[in-house]
Amino acid sequence: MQQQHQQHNNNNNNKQTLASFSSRELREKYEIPGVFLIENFVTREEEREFIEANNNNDNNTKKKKNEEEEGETSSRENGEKDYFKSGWKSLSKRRVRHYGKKFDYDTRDAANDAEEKIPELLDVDVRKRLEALVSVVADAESTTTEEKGGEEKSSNDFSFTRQNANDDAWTEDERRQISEAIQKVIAFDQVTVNEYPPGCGIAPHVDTHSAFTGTILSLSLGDRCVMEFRHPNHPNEEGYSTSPTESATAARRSGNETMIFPHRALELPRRSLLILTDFARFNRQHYIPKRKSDPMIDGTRRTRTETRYSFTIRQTLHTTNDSENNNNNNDDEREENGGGKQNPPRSCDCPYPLFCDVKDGPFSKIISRKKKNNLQEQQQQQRGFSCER
Ligand SMILES: O=C(O)CCC(=O)C(=O)O
Ligand SMILES: [Fe+2]
Repeated sequence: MQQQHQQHNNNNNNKQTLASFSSRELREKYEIPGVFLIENFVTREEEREFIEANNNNDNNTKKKKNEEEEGETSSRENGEKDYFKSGWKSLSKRRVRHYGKKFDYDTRDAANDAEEKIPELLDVDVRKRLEALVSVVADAESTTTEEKGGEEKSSNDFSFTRQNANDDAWTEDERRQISEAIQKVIAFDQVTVNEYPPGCGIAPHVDTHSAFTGTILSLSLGDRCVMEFRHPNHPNEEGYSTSPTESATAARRSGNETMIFPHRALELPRRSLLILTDFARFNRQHYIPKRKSDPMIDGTRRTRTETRYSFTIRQTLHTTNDSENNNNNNDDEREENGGGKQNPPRSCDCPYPLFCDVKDGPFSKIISRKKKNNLQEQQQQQRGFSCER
């Protein structure tokens, strides 16, 4: 297995060693601007290896943290205890761990405080696959199927061609969007791993505009899930749990849906890569409802049985203590003064003010942090976004 990986990493022609990427019938069913889903982004073996690489890191981190930070756990809030022992942080019923840059849940920002290095396997493989995706998209753009022969033909494993007559291949415009989106995150320096036991979810949020570039990636491993997207003013009457079927129906009914949709759901298969860019990244909240089972597009329900791991892959824009404090791990200071490190001026050139913390949008951080935390807690309790077993 190790050897296979070595080969994989040494192989200059990424395409030869990659799983196939294919598209889904996304356009008709979901039509979420700025959402792209790449199925089979990693192989089954890589899925297992990524999960292992992440979990195996526990031992190293535990040792390092114990050596470096002995005695510090007592001053941290309860939920963070195991984080400082093992690299994981408990948030309600879900666990998270951050690589590259630490993620601060108070400010929803990435700090320069280096947390743990991104595991090499993940770092190398994901970058290779992203590069391959870009080249597949470029190939599809510049070469017709007829032109591809012999050796080149093998790259068709990764083409975005659908099997049936109703052509679902990415359009030229979509390929361009995918390519541009990947360029915005190809130099990623922050990875957050979320571990969701069955029944757990994540509350509605927009990844902070000023903290990360215009593309957020999420790799789903271990289990699939249904992710929902919404405008906060348009919850559905069931309390934010529109099924994919309902979303699709609502989308079809609405005449003006292409750019403004209130609420949609999207199934994320395991081993798929979700690309959130532009409208979907900046202008709609995404979340995973806590529930025991998910409504499927065919009207059935699927019980959640497995633990899902998501790897959120992001490229930071700038970080809280940008220059000289690279090794400053003292986030007790942050907690004491309410998240109070002075942030450098922020910038965001998105055209979507709604959630933009730089443009002081109505759903950005205009509420004081404390109030916002209380509000979020209340909302989570009301809607039960933590876990259901
Ligand atoms: O679990 C996921 O796919 C999404 C995670 C997420 O939204 C985040 O880490 O910001
Ligand atoms: Fe997110």
